[in-house]
Amino acid sequence: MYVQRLELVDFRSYERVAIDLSAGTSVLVGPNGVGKTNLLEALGYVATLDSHRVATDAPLVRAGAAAAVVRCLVVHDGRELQVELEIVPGKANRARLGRSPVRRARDVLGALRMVLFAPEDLELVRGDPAERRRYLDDLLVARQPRYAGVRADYDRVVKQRNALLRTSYLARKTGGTRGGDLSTLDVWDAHLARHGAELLAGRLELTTALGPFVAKAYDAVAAGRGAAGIAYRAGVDVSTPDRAHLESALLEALAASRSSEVERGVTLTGPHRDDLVLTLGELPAKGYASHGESWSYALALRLASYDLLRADGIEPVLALDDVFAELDAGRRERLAELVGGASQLLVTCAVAEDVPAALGGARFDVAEGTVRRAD
Ligand SMILES: Nc1ncnc2c1ncn2[C@@H]1O[C@H](COP(=O)(O)OP(=O)(O)OP(=O)(O)O)[C@@H](O)[C@H]1O
Repeated sequence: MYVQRLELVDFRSYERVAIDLSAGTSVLVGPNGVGKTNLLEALGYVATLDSHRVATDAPLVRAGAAAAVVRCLVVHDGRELQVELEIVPGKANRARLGRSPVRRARDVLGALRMVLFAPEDLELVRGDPAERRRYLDDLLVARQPRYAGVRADYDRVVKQRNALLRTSYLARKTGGTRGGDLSTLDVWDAHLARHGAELLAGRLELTTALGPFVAKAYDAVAAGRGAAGIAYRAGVDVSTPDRAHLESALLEALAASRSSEVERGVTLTGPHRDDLVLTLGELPAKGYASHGESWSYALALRLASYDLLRADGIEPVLALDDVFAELDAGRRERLAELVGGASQLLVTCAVAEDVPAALGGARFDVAEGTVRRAD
């Protein structure tokens, strides 16, 4: 799979830009702040309907504009497919696949598969569990787009259950009589357990499949300094990871935590509280790993995603934002060897000499609002 053309209208710093890309390596070169990452972010948005940098859509739209459009032509198995997204902050995105509008934006998921490594990924190792849950869920969706629906259903149930608990909590606090009715909580428990079990089963299966790829990628990136391991930490018993068992484990846990949930007015049980524990040797990576180790770990997590998708038979686009400047010469060469065979590799850098010559490929010069092929 590769992106043949990317067009942006009012996306981030770009009023209007079009870039023709090809399979193999493309290096995007330009000084700091000219808009290199914005290009990768736009592609990442098409692949995940999410930005790797911001939680809301408003910053993605060029200052002063009302909406942004990202259009890309993806070639997969020799077939071309155009994906178009219109991003209107505060509203649902409008999307088209080929010439046809799609009912929901999430119907475009799967049209472009991409793995993006960016400096923000250090948070995968150092940040809150939410970062690692998002990493797992994004990969789950990249492997099987139907999980976008599972995730959305689960999030909706948690939100509505929280609203119910919160209303009752506030009613009790203010001594009111309205809004304290929790009679529908059992129904929400059943929904939470059903959708939660599906999400949990997906994450557990993914963690098992991903583990060897993470260990291998870390070993390659960090050259044998410690072994990386991942483990899923759930709030319920997951020793039998089939859906029926997980659903009853979640129901049991919800029953056990009912009184504290009612008391605190929030849902304390379910996969939205879980974590992916990262270890280096015997120690947790979070809180113990050095900056270099954390950085290598984050890169290994993305390379592992890439390798797992390839093992599934999907050749995703691989994008590395500002990676090579962080590495010494030996590691640059090793990384170039690891990723050089990607069906499409997009690399950004401020200094072209930081990218190993062995990667070859086309060079694009990025300046304020423009992108030009250099050769
Ligand atoms: N919504 C927006 N409207 C207008 N300009 C924006 C918007 N969002 C970001 N920018 C501008 O885009 C630029 C940042 O672009 P980007 O992050 O792609 O830079 P970069 O080339 O990757 O830089 P670096 O090499 O420092 O990582 C900044 O100048 C910022 O002001």
